Amino acid sequence: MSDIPKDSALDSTLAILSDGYEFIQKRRRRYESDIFRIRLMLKPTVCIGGEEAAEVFYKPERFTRKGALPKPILWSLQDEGSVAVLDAAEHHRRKQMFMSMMTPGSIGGLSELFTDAWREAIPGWSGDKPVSLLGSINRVICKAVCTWSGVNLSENELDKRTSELAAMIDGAGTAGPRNWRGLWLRRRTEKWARALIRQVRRGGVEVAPNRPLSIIAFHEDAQGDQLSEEVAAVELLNILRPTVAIGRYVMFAGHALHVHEPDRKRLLEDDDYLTSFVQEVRRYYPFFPFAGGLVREPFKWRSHEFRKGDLVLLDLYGTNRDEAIWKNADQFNAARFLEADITPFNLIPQGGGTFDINHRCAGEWLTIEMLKQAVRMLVGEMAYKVPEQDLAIDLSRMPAQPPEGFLISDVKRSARPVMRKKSENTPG
Ligand code: HEM
Repeated sequence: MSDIPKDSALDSTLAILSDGYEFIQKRRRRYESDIFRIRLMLKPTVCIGGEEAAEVFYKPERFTRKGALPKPILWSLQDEGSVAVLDAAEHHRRKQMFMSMMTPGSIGGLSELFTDAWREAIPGWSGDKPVSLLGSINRVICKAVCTWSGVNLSENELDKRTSELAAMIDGAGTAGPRNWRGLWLRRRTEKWARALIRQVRRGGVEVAPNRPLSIIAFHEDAQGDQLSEEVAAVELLNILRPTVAIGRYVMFAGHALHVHEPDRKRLLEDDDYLTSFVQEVRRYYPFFPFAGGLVREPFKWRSHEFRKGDLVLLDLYGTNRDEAIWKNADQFNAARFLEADITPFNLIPQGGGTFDINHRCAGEWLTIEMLKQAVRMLVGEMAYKVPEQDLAIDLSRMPAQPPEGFLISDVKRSARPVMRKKSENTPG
């Protein structure tokens, strides 16, 4: 038997939809406990949060992601057969494939493509009407990441792929029409990605061997077999889709520049301050509310016996906003990370633990680097106004955003190009 608090609701599924990102955090505060029980779609579920909970959750091989997330979310985000649902040796081998794409040189190459595509796009944002930063930047990132991956797209295809990938991200946190639209478009994108893998394997399309498309198409498992066409397509989308999702952080960076007024000059001149600002954007703004896992090996924590197959949700958002870890956790502080220490378990918007043997996000270094470059562009290479609009971020909408994706107007290119400096957050 366990004596951890139990949520009074018969089933918490509706409460998750209404409390959104704050669901676990609110109850951790209410019960003064980093662990409590709920029923999720009638299934007994344990919610945990905080730094120690993250360490428990990311103990190697303790949890599997397979079967942990409801199907519609899995289909639009994680994908069956993908690295996210593999365990142990199979997972490590596939994860290595992803991490091999994340060298400083490779990330730097993507950042340069991103900058070029952004510069090219600025004149198109300068009409009379305000433009949504989120909507505009998605296309820029999609163009950059496709080129980087070895995928050639016509302008027309670029529009199609951008809207498909953005719809998958937008539909991930809901069970309603946004989710169905994402799933419907996903079928189209998967078909396209499978055809691409097929062409590359047959030699119909030439791709340099160090490009993600080629790395994925020719990756071999421990038995020396290539990935099935379906799984290879899914892994290609596992690069393209989350990179486009960085657009949401770019939108939040724009929001933070406007609302929290960091020292703009210092952002351009002091790389440590820029890194701190970007880390604070990742800590403060909502992205994924929680990570889910099913227990593989029974264990005990805080007097609770976790049995094989139990569903556990780790509070990602609430851990990033945890007062026990972060002073004035609910305030945005651009300089916070000039002082604060980052451990593998306290700043977890993209998961925790280590990259190679845990499920921590493969694209975290890339996200940080692109976000730094985005801030350099917003502050150093663009002049724009922020028109009257609703800037509130509704935490019951998943994924959360200001309603119009952060509108900007009177956009102009400003004179001074801002060069990327080598990041301290990339490996090597
Ligand atoms: C946009 C910002 C991003 C956020 C907020 C984010 C968040 C996450 C989270 C929460 C996980 C799951 C952690 C877990 O299950 O414990 C994850 C996994 C993953 N992410 Fe990201 N991610 C982002 C960007 C990226 C990028 C840019 C890439 C690739 C280019 C990427 C590729 C992956 C992959 C392959 C996994 C599965 C890793 C594994 O299972 O070992 N993500 N991400």
